[in-house]
Amino acid sequence: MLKNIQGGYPLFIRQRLSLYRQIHTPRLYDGSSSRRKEKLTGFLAFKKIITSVLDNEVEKRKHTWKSRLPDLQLKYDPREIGGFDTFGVSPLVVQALNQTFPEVKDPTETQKKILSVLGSGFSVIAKETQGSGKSFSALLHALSRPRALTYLGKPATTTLILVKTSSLARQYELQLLRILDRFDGETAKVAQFLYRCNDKTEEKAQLEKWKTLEPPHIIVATPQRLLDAILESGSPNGLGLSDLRLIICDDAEFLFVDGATSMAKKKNKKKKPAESVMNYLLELRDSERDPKLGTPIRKQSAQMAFFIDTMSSEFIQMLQKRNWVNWENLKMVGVSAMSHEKDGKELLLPSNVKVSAVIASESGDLEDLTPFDLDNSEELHSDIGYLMDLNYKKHRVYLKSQSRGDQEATRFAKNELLPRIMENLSGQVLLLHDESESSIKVQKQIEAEGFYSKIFNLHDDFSNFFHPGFQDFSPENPHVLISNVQNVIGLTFKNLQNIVCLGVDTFIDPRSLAMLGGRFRPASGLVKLHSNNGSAPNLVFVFPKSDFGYIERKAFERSLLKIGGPVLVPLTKTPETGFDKSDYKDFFDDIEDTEAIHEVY
Ligand SMILES: Nc1ncnc2c1ncn2[C@@H]1O[C@H](COP(=O)(O)OP(=O)(O)OP(=O)(O)O)[C@@H](O)[C@H]1O
Repeated sequence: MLKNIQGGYPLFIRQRLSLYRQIHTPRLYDGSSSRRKEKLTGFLAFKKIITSVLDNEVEKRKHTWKSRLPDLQLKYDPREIGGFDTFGVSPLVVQALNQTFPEVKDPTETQKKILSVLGSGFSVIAKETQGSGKSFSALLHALSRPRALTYLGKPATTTLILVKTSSLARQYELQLLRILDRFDGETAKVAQFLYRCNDKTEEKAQLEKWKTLEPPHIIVATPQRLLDAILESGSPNGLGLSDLRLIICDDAEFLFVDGATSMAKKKNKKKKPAESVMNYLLELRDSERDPKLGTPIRKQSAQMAFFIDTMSSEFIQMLQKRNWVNWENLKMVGVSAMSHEKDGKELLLPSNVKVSAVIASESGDLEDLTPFDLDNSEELHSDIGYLMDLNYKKHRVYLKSQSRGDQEATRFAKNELLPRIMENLSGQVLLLHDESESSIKVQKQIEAEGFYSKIFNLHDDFSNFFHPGFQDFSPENPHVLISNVQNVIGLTFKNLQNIVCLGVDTFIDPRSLAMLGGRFRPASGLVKLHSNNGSAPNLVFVFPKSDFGYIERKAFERSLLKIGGPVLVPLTKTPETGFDKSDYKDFFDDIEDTEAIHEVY
């Protein structure tokens, strides 16, 4: 029966699966209907069976893929001491780099490893800490590669860099253009960019450039925008991507794997755009024919680079099922960290980040959230928690659709909450709201309270917005940078010391939470490993009391646990009132402790 898992689920699992689909999250937790409880307990039993089956599969596969990795001889030795050119970056690129990024002198250990593998012609899966210089190594390597040529000897696009958000594509653009500024000639021949812009004419201009000029050496794109452009181009190879020599997938797990668990993924059959891009590129490569003879042209497969932050089993499974990587040619970077990591463990929050959570009541009281017992590792594997992970996002969307989640600007307009939070933080602040809120509304609110602010946009470079110890605020030197949380995940802000997240939906899942914690950088933009120099940065969440029920609290607790269990640091020094810890515990225990569950187990 277990073997049958590949070819389709056995009947009892299919029946359970359909039962699971009938469960509607928001109603799941009201605890009022015994029938719903029955469904829930049935599902939990099913979940235990299916998880053990999947775990077995994953365990088996983990052994096979690791043992399949060959021992490859590298052309460059990552242990060498030396500048970027020691690891295959072209002297011309190093020269331009010295002029444009004088602070970037020597490669980091991560960069040495990535550059050595890519420079030796191998594919790479690199799992390294945030801020270790992965993206920058991608840029430098891509610039240093020789141009790819088509079958007929014409210049072709050599490298595709796929990124998860427009703001990240724009960050690549700003960095590349700065380096290219030192080269003669048209920069568009070297690099072009495809991402969603607020201004449609800018999007059109991006495409126009592509159509009218020869193919760029490097293309940086978000997957959906690239797919749209391919469709718009009107012919299969309209964008000339059939000769790519290198495909770099930055934050590959965001690109290919849902934040949700494998079960939710199975339910949601829709392909992620990045997956469609990869399938398209493979087909394109294999389908090209000699224009005269009509015979297929045999092409070398492109080198692949996946930059990831967790080695989840889903990611490995996904890669194994697809035909994208030549496993004989693949090298792992950061693997040692993986070997002792529990399978599927989320990205960890940097240890020096102080996390605070403040509850804001309608009457204007600010209280510190009651700390969780985060040494309770059993919680991570609790069944009800597992269900929470599956359904939490849906639950929030449902609440928003019922307009029970008021918009945060409206909530925080009351009682001057923000000034009172800000007075606990010294220096500038990155103020984040969720997607349903508008930055303009938040800005109006905080400017009315006397703060100078700027709204994040794709056009400007905000990497140097923050300055250490800065107090003398003015319209030119604003106190606050306002943004939608999705825009800034993945970006580098030098000298960032404070992030304030408004509202429950600014934490989406553990991975985004850990990535937010990874935005704090010193002046170099790189994370200094094992260094606690300077004051600890603050990551502050502000939750309106009326929108922070037991389910939200549980989701936050689980997210914190998954990112390493940071202890909540009090901000207001006023303890939370009206929270009954044992009622909270009973609420979830009640669901889990039903007889039906014990019967099945
Ligand atoms: N070798 C270096 N020396 C000094 N600064 C560097 C070096 N490499 C990169 N930087 C700077 O550090 C910043 C972060 O680098 P990069 O974006 O490559 O890191 P990352 O590991 O990809 O980060 P993230 O995890 O946020 O994606 C960049 O803005 C760059 O200016």
